[in-house]
Amino acid sequence: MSSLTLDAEALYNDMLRGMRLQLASYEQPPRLVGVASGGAWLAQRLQKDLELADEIGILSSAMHRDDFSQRGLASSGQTLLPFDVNGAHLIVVDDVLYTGRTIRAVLNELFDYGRPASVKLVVLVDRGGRELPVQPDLALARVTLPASQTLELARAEDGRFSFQVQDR
Ligand SMILES: O=P(O)(O)OC[C@H]1O[C@H](OP(=O)(O)OP(=O)(O)O)[C@H](O)[C@@H]1O
Ligand SMILES: O=c1cc[nH]c(=O)[nH]1
Repeated sequence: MSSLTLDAEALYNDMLRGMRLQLASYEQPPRLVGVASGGAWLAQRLQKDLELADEIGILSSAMHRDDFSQRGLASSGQTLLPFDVNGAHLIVVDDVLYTGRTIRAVLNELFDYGRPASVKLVVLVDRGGRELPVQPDLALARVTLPASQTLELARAEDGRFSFQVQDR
């Protein structure tokens, strides 16, 4: 395992600035929806730091993954949408975007609950390698890694975090 020369907290501060700009473009404040589990953790922190009154939602990819047979339900968390998604403006938040398959799965999950007015995607790191036509509206960093490695968000108890590169 090694640490990447990505200053995660500096990226997060850039994310806060980017989110403030995104939020200013809406007439009504959009709802944040985090992808379990890293994206949900991030969305929770954004909600607090941006002082957004509304509770966040959480989307699990579990029920719609195309690799469900290998992964099962174990690490994909649970969907929790404490508001009506019909007609809502949503910002889906995730930590890392890679193949795009998780985002495809959580969009399917989301649309099981209703028909939002709009959905944007904000990620901390885009590591390229897309296998589906999924692109973020906001990504704070782009990194290139060999397919043999994963980029993991490591969360500390004090709420701070870092990125670690691991061999698969
Ligand atoms: O674009 P993809 O290739 O689908 O990969 C990106 C997803 O992988 C990670 O989630 P993971 O399912 O590993 O769960 P975690 O957030 O609990 O680490 C990450 O948080 C993204 O959601
Ligand atoms: O590198 C990767 C790829 C998928 N998901 C991650 O969290 N990291």
